[in-house]
Amino acid sequence: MSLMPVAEARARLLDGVAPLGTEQVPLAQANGRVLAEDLAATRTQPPFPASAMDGYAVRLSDLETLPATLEVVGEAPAGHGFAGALAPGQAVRIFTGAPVPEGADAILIQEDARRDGDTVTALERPAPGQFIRPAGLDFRKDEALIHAGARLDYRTLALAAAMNHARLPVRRRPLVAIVATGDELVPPGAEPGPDQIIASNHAGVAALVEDCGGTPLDLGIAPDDQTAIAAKVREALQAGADILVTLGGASVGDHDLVQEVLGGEGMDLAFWKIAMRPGKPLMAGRLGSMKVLGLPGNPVSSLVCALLFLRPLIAAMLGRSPDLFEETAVLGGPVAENDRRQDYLRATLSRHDDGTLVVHPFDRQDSSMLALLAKSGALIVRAPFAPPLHAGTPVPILRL
Ligand SMILES: Nc1nc2c(c(=O)[nH]1)N[C@H]1C(S)=C(S)[C@@H](COP(=O)(O)OP(=O)(O)OC[C@H]3O[C@@H](n4cnc5c(N)ncnc54)[C@H](O)[C@@H]3O)O[C@H]1N2
Ligand code: MOO
Repeated sequence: MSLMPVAEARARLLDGVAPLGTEQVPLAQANGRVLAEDLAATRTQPPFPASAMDGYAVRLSDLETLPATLEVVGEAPAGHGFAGALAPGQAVRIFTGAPVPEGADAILIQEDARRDGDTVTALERPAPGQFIRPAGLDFRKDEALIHAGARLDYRTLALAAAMNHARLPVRRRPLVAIVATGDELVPPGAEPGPDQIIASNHAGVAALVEDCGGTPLDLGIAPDDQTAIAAKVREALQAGADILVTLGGASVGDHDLVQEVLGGEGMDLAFWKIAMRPGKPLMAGRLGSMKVLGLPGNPVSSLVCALLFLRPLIAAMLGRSPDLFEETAVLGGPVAENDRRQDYLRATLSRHDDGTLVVHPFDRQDSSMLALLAKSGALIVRAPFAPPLHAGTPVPILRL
């Protein structure tokens, strides 16, 4: 049976996905949100030529010969400019952030001055414009400084505040309903029966959804029963989920019912089974306006598929680039020839003494081994039918 290439599956999943709507949030709630529109400055910063140092605003023509003594005619602390212009022979005591009075063309820092009552003596001559921040040094009114699609963080939020935006237009967070399926599963903290295990995929996928800027909606565990699974699907629809993620039951076994149930609920299947390891039984489709992603049950398959498919899907809904950021590292050990599935090998990531990134694949790659995933720093990407490679060869990686 032919399997769909990973890139084609991703393109099908993302086909027709448009960014979600916009909402306005206060600055204090905007951390991690995605900007929906380019943001322009409402003002110029600094709005006036400002002193960058504590000292004296001076006219350089008064400082041709040193030492030069000037009359101190006033004070300009930050927030209170000196009213008036500086005449020849005059100086204004000035502090960092204060408007530089007209007529002044440099700031004499106080370390280079000797104050004596109403006069100050300059011991050094500053360069023209020294320690004066021109108006608009940081940015000018109407300049677009943060662009649509930016994930807001401490830097851009500080900038938005300086631009005098108290509320920001951000994309609505995609709501991602998550349903696990399987009689063998009990939630973390519960007492599993003798043939049961703990459902782990939920916790991982929900965390990834949050990291990507989505809101996870935990719909719990459905037993391997069509009616129970269908009820969860309807719950997701009723909640207005943008994405439904199912965990497990995606393969070919008698108890792998997810696709059948979703088909019965009216899902258009985009694909099922792809040339990827881990993650072969990945399934995707659309149920009304809700995207459906059926992740395989094996824990590592679930999380690697979430990384490679769910993350780009959420990114597209947020108006961000869905592209994965591949880097290059050199192999720390050999890898075998690959078969027809694109392989994502769990590996540790370190650096040689000379700074070269080194990626060291684990020998065993079973898709049930979560502990190895947690230990990994990267996934090595192996194209279908890639030849065997020896240590020292550069390979594409995805950082975890
Ligand atoms: N005859 C075949 N058997 C299998 C094939 C195949 O092509 N032919 N594919 C294998 C591959 S590859 C994968 S991956 C798995 C995926 O199957 P399912 O998506 O149907 O997953 P389940 O059978 O439900 O579970 C697989 C495995 O993972 C455990 N699991 C399930 N859900 C969770 C969860 N939420 N948290 C933790 N662990 C979970 C489950 O207990 C099983 O051990 O199918 C292969 N079989
Ligand atoms: O695709 Mo499965 O994820 O190989 O174990």
